Amino acid sequence: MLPALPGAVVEEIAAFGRYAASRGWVPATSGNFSRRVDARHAAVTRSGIDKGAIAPGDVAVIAIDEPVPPRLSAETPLHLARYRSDAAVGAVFHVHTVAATVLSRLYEREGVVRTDGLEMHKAIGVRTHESTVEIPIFANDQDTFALAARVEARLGADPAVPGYLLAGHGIYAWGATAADARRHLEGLEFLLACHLEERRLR
Ligand SMILES: CSC[C@@H](O)[C@@H](O)C(=O)COP(=O)(O)O
Ligand SMILES: [Zn+2]
Repeated sequence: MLPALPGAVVEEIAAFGRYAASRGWVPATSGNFSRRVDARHAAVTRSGIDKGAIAPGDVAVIAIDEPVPPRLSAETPLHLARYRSDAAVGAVFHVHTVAATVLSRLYEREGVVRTDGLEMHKAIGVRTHESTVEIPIFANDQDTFALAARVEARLGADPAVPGYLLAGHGIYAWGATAADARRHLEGLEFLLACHLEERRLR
């Protein structure tokens, strides 16, 4: 039996969706969001809905270890894989930003986007601006089960950065809570926006 979907979880997901839409991060129904409900279950957005106007019926509870039911986000395997790999992950947010989409194409061959010397590194858990951050990039794949396996194999047990890019696609970020996942996503997006702007000015 699946647990009931807590109203507070729907509201956290819907609130993040409204915020992401206000920043232009979820155009044309893109993006998907999830929140851990308990050790074995997560709430995930349904496929194809407007992520800026999420209603209670647009979110469903599913078992982390069982097959993905129909009509859920096409990228549900990427979310569930994060919950399976790390019991401390409580929320996973995916959005389509311009900086993530452009830089992931420019650096796909290197497999990372590097930023260095930025105070914003501290938003993703790095102690000082005197550091280099490597944001992983994975080739995009419509087979999101195979993609999830590749992502988790490379991230390993303790990823240095709480997020990754899918080439030509967008960005994933996670955290222990919805607030942590949002902070990590905002921090990573800021780093990418700075990198893109610096490249433009060069
Ligand atoms: C609308 S194009 C984007 C989608 O193909 C996908 O990448 C996405 O982010 C949303 O998929 P969804 O199945 O609605 O969760
Ligand atoms: Zn996507």
